[in-house]
Amino acid sequence: MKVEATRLPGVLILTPKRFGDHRGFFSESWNRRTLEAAGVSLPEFVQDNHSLSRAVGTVRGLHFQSPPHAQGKLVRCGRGRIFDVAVDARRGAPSYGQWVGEELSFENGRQLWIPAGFLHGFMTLEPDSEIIYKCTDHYAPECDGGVRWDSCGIDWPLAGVTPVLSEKDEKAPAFADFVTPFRAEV
Ligand SMILES: Cc1cn([C@H]2C[C@H](O)[C@@H](COP(=O)(O)OP(=O)(O)O[C@H]3O[C@@H](C)C(=O)[C@@H](O)[C@H]3O)O2)c(=O)[nH]c1=O
Repeated sequence: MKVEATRLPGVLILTPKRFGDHRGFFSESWNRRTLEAAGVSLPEFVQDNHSLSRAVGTVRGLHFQSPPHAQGKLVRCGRGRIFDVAVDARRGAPSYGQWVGEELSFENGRQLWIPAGFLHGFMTLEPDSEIIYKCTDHYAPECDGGVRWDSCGIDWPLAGVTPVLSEKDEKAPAFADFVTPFRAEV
């Protein structure tokens, strides 16, 4: 298991080992013990999600759940390729409003760990891209929130492509108008 830091505190890139042979590969996509041996302890996961986006340039996000149902998410790409993004939404944090974006693909097997307190979203870079992610809290629609994908200064790939968005994401407030429910721990 390779563990890499990003420029946002607590946001990590995890790359599980793949054992390749003439059939393909085998990989433990999640193993708490292996990760702890690498020095990383993540909260307990209670829900796994799986989504498929048909068109290239589909954008889902930027999403969060408010406390008491804030979610940390461990995201990977089961098919295709995505640009996965975390935005620090913890008011008072030195990196408040800053973002990181990483390419996750079936090929590279990388995973992005996004702790609670960060917005999450992604853009698909190949047709029929699937993401699979583990969450540290259950879905709580009453705590569901979003911020406009294009309001955080994110350097999205595929400039010029009109993104495919849900109606909810079209109507999300801009980051500048968003009152975050998250605070930096002091
Ligand atoms: C997120 C979620 C949605 N749903 C339902 C609600 C709705 O009818 C349908 C589609 O929901 P959405 O449009 O919110 O799906 P989507 O836009 O894919 O939302 C997801 O986006 C990514 C970026 C995230 O980080 C996730 O946490 C989640 O917010 O699925 C659940 O039943 N459970 C869930 O956990």
